[in-house]
Amino acid sequence: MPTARPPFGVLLVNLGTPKAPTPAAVREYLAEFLWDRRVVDAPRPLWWLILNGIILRTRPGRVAKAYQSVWRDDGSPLMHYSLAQQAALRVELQQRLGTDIPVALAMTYGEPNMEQAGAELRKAGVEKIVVLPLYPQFSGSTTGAVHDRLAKGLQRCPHLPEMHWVMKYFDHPLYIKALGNSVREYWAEHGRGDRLLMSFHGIPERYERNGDPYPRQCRQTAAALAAELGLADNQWLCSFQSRFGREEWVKPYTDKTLESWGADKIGRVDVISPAFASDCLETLEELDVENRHAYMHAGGSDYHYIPCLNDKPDHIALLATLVEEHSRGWI
Ligand SMILES: C=CC1=C(C)c2cc3[nH]c(cc4nc(cc5[nH]c(cc1n2)c(C)c5CCC(=O)O)C(CCC(=O)O)=C4C)c(C)c3C=C
Ligand SMILES: [Fe+2]
Ligand SMILES: [Fe+2]
Repeated sequence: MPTARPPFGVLLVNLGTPKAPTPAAVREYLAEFLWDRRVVDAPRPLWWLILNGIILRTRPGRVAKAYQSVWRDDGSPLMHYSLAQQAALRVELQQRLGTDIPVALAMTYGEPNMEQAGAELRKAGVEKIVVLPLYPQFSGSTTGAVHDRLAKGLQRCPHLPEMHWVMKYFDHPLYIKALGNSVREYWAEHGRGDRLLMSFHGIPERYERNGDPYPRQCRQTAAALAAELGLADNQWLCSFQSRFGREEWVKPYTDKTLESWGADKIGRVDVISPAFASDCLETLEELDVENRHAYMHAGGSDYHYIPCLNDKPDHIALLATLVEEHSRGWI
């Protein structure tokens, strides 16, 4: 008897991460990531020279050390949490829908890549896909890049699957609630800071001027979370981290904000990073180590980093609801 086809499948997508915390693996990762025009849009011949002549010679050594400081026994934190999300989402969907829904994981850069994830879904008999990039706020440099990479992976496919995209969920009530619960749980266990800094990964200001909605959506997420927590205007701020290169990025900058709050002796600061679905280098090293140091060095007294939603049950419930909302009529 032929086995029944699943009604649809899910393609979870995250950024990608090096295979190992070594300069060679980081170089391979950065070479692919930073060559994507969605990420760095500089003219190609000039960017080729800068990337290969300077960045890929100098950055991998330094960044590999940062990865080593957060690397887990089972690999990169980003991969660890992405795999945990994939497994938990499958269980949650099985419980909600009463049928097995294949959930594949792909990375925009590195592996598992789109072709591997696509083959896995095809083998499971999937003909309709909910594409769920793990980026709450839409940016051309992240969700846009997922779109391009998936289209490239499908170029040789003679029969395209039907696809429904979750383009953004920056203001989804369950996302804001999950963030609020995470902060409240943290406060219940560790006490509460004097200010909450909501630090999002940045993009160049120019990208926003050219129409990238990401910074506006970050500001909306931050305002919604502040409202969910009942914070007054002077108790929170939305800032942007992870500057790269010489041009101006969206402001205010996380590191400069923390330096000035440290110098002002505002007391205890709590930091959360709602642009990331999973803890990764940018949170565990840049926020929890580098920026903590910047704050304390400037005169701050107490610094707390609140982890990402990772595989918390209400995060998985949000992802399952997003899948349900984007698969109506398929089941
Ligand atoms: C060079 C330009 C970059 C843009 C634009 C950018 C946007 C962007 N990135 C994320 C999420 C992540 N970025 C991560 C690492 C990372 N990002 C850049 C550069 C840009 N990102 C670099 C060079 C790196 C690698 C580390 C380094 O060399 O400093 C990560 C972490 C990956 C990991 O392995 O843990 C994430 C996640 C978002 C959400 C975003 C714009 C909205
Ligand atoms: Fe990035
Ligand atoms: Fe960084």
